[in-house]
Amino acid sequence: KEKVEITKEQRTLMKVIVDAYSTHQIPQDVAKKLLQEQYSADENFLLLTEMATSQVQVLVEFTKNIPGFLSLDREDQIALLKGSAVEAMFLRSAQVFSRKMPSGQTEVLEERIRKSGISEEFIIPMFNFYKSIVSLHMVQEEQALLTTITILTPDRPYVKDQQAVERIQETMLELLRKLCVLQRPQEPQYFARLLGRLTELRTLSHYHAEMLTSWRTNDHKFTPLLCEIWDVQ
Ligand SMILES: O=C(NC1CCCCC1)[C@H](C1CCCCC1)n1c(-c2ccc(-c3nnn[nH]3)cc2)nc2ccccc21
Repeated sequence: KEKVEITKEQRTLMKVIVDAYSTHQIPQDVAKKLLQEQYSADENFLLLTEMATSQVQVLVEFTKNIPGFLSLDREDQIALLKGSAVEAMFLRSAQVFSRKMPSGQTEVLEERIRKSGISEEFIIPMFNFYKSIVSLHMVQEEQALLTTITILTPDRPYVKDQQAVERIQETMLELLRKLCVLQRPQEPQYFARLLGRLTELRTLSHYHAEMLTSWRTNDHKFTPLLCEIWDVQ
């Protein structure tokens, strides 16, 4: 039986990542807004672009706290942010959806999202992903590390020094692996299941451009930051 233990430096690394992850949260809570009232498709699209814009800003701040990220080539830092922004948004959305809420509220939230203006064909894969995240019952450490591992994906477009990214990602993968073994000794496959979600996440993100253009809204307006990061308009 493998004796797994977290080293002192891994504990420090964990604390830095989790502190940064919980500090850099979206200022206002979109779930609360959605539960308060029903919005039109146009209002929902505007809400989405506002939330996504502030989430990108939060993502940039978060990556600055990932040990080693700022020592990467500057252009590679941009390539990693650009390459992971959509995945990070869906991952954060899934985490918002999987939050414990008073009974019946998750169903209301689900209904509001289904009716928000997203075109039908994307609702299914999106909720399949959200439900697969809900079923993992991830703790905060796992959520923070999974987002970090997503950002540090070496084979994003235009990344020059992939080895440098791989080295940092491997540190995070090893830490997550140990956490999973310690957290779920009775579920040896749990770490593999977590990483499997990243594959689902990448597939969902392939639909993203189509999802955006097929929103039932008259005016697909984006902020300059989203035009940059989402390759739209
Ligand atoms: O605001 C949101 N997500 C933010 C969460 C925090 C990080 C930044 C994004 C949207 C809501 C916008 C208003 C209408 C309802 C959905 N959202 C989504 C969602 C829906 C469609 C697309 C999309 N992308 N391209 N086309 N549609 C993206 C995300 N899933 C959610 C699950 C739980 C809570 C909110 C959720």
